[in-house]
Amino acid sequence: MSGIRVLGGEVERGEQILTPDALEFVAGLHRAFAATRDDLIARRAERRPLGFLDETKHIRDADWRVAEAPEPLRDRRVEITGPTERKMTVNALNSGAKVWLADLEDANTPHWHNVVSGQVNLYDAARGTIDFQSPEGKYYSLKDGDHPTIVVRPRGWHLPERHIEVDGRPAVGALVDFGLHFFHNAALGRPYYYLPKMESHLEARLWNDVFTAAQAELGIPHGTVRATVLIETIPAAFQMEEILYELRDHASGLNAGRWDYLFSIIKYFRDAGADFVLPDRNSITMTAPFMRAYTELLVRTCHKRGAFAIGGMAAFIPNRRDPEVTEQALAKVRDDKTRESNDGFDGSWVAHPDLVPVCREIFDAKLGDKPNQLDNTRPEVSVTAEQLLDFKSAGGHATRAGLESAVDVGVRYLLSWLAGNGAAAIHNLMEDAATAEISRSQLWQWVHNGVVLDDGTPVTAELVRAVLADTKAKLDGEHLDLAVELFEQVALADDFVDFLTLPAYERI
Ligand SMILES: CC(=O)SCCNC(=O)CCNC(=O)[C@H](O)C(C)(C)COP(=O)(O)OP(=O)(O)OC[C@H]1O[C@@H](n2cnc3c(N)ncnc32)[C@H](O)[C@@H]1OP(=O)(O)O
Ligand SMILES: O=CC(=O)O
Ligand SMILES: [Mg+2]
Repeated sequence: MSGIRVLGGEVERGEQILTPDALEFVAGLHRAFAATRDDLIARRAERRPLGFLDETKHIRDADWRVAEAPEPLRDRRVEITGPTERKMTVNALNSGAKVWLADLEDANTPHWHNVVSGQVNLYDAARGTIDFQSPEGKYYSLKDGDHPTIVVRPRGWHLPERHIEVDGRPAVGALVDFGLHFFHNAALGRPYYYLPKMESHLEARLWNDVFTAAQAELGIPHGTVRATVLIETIPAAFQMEEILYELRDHASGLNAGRWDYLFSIIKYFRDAGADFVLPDRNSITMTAPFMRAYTELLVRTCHKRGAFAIGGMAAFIPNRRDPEVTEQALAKVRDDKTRESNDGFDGSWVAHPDLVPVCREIFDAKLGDKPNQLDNTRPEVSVTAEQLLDFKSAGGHATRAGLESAVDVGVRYLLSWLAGNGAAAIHNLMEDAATAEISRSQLWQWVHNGVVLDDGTPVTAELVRAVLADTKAKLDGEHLDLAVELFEQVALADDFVDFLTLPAYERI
């Protein structure tokens, strides 16, 4: 394998995934597409003025539709998300959901072990052979009957995979995740993906080129791949149609990735002054007018083009040991999914198996005998750039409790992430890379825009450091010093860190 080096340690059954042919395939994708990926990442830093693009108006005005959905993706009323850890893989496949988003992204720490064992688990899951024996003696295997369609979410374009080197540089993480999965499983007929964190239709074109090349290389018919794109950055909100258009032979739909969307807004406008400052994270709901504008535009765009509109994640999770918490979570999720189903979404995400029934019940009631509501085209919806950018419509305040919570949740999440768990239940909420990004970027924005808390206290770096010290004193954990150091860097460093996972990845 000339030019390819595998630098990670041994992982059980890794040799079944990291075969010479599979690595050559990944290296081929990397050699063909890494330079374009680098250019597109560099363009992100330009932060061009936002608006619907003049140069693509002809695409928005033209009459076209995405490819028709294949049978396994026609009914997506309830999608469970979660990392590709072995026990959770079996549990997700037994959850009764229609789709399992197998997450190599927001919910995953890309430890080498997780990267490789995740592929082992996906290999077994695709073949229906996965089982798991827990150390406590419980045996997990697939129940008889239908299982969710597996849709894999590779890492975003920004992350490298330093354990695989191609021609002397780390491979593109997204191409490692996609390439290994596609190589081993595409011939089984369901190479389906979720594409995260894109900022432009040109990034979607790159994915489309990757799919086209990968299919040609393995002799898989063009258009077998299907991709659902997360609209979870503010620039992408202005290019929903163009993104679907670029991927039209391979597009399945769009998803409203609300948590990264909020992070992206903060990141994009981090130094733009008071009009762009967002209040406490927990005070921003999906009914805030600017969030509503985003989901309305997403449903309208999808259904105009024959693509599925998939709702986002309500962060409330049940607790089997606490009925009160569970009751509250179910009520919150019920409200969230009811709004989405009434707005025309075809299905939505849940974070936990105990939330599958409520999501299914709500979409069952809305869909009746139909597998989706693509026919609900919402022609009355018209969303302007001003509405998407009206962040003042969030209402709410920056508060002391919000600041303390941002620090507490951010450090606790980093502790979990460093230990290899990219999703965690913290204070009865699901936290993952996207929600943690909000916590730390929000503090950066408050410090750099002279925000004053509702009790009159100015937000300064010193205040955040003091709260961080108090938080550290209350916590423990193997990686506490590192978690605190990283949090301080990503919340306060003068040069805004693009993604917290970039410096964190350097340290694992
Ligand atoms: C912003 C975004 O990108 S959202 C999408 C990314 N985020 C995610 O995917 C998060 C998915 N959810 C999770 O990871 C988990 O539910 C957590 C971390 C939030 C909570 O996990 P836990 O504290 O282990 O939950 P809990 O103890 O209630 O789990 C009960 C059982 O359900 C299983 N379970 C919980 N969540 C999931 C899931 N998402 N998928 C499969 N199984 C799950 C557990 O494995 C456990 O199984 P067991 O009884 O056989 O041991
Ligand atoms: O990936 C989903 C999100 O909300 O972020
Ligand atoms: Mg996300």
